[in-house]
Amino acid sequence: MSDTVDEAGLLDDLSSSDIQTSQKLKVYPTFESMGLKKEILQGIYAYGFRKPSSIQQRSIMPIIEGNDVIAQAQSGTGKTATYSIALLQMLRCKSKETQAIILSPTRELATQIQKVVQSLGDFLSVQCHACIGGTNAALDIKKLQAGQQVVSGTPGRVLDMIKRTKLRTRAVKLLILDEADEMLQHGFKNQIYGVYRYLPTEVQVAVISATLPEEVIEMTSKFMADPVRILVQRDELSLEGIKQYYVPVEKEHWKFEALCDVYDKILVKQAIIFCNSKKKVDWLTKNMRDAGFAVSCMHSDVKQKERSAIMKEFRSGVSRVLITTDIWARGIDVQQVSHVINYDLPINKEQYLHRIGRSGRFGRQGVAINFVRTEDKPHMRSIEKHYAIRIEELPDIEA
Ligand SMILES: Nc1ncnc2c1ncn2[C@@H]1O[C@H](COP(=O)(O)OP(=O)(O)OP(=O)(O)O)[C@@H](O)[C@H]1O
Repeated sequence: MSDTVDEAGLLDDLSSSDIQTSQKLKVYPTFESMGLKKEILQGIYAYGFRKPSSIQQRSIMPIIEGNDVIAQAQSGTGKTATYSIALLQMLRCKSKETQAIILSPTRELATQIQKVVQSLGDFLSVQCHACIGGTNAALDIKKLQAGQQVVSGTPGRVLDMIKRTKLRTRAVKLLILDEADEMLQHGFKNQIYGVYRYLPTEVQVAVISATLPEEVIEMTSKFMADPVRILVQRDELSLEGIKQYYVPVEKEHWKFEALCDVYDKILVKQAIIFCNSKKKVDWLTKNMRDAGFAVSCMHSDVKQKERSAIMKEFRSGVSRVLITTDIWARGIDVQQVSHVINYDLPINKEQYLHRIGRSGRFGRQGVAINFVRTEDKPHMRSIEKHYAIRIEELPDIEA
């Protein structure tokens, strides 16, 4: 269920002038004006949405109309519901065959997407399955055999299920690549091409992300024909609601003390602390706990059962500070996250935007604090330049 804090403000912020489209696209001001099935409208309102966000106003209909689509919008502005609503409208509900596949880079994100599709499609009684690694494959097979109209999964497991003919693809008409740049640039490329090869030739593809570097857009020509493009200028990608600061720490070993100093302030709501390696996450977690601070931790070496439990605790607010890697950088939506701390500055510029975008969801306020060693300063400046932003030195800690 979404609350609507600052919703109007956000929608005003993202005016059409910030968005570049490949052709004159119609803007649909309301969900009703899209001519959606009444069960979908019921699902949308029951979920707490009242008005479509800017990306929803522009991208839902081109997908429904059968176009390949490249859709970019700032983090936390409702891209998941954009393609979920479109695919629900496209479903033939009488058929139990899989008609849409959504691929995303992490198990947690695939599960989150599955829940959004399931909730928005509640009044259609849609069956959507999360097909993710680290879970019992036999159970996956059983679920798939029961008939899943939509599958949201990580590329490896989905490809595996397709190869074993447990996930049948003949009725798939829509393939969604969420966080497409992450998947096409980092490790999943072959699996994605693998999945694509098993789909009907006329399959429609939608590529979604807050960041879509030119080289990724070029790659999409392999599986998209003349797509509708909805793109955002680089200097419009950073959200105004997220205040960005840095703490000069000179050397690595100063960071820990700096973190202890800000801990009380970040506890006000919820915080994510990003490190650049699993080893650092473990080290920092241990040291924070030894110093008497309550923190959770998560990375890809943590067993799946524990990962799920940690997510559950964090989503419910039982745990409030999570130390993690870039596994958490993309797509995860926990509206109460108010602070993001980059204990290590991310190496990749796109990742910076995704990390800080874990706060400031759908128009909420957020604070990003970067711990910056002297040697990191030039990198921070290049991030500022790239996105035309200013990262100020943290004056006094904001709550
Ligand atoms: N029309 C709407 N009205 C109110 N809330 C909405 C609307 N659309 C989406 N939201 C809420 O906004 C939040 C962010 O949405 P979502 O996770 O889809 O963002 P995103 O654009 O995919 O972000 P990211 O780039 O981080 O993946 C969610 O909590 C979602 O429920």
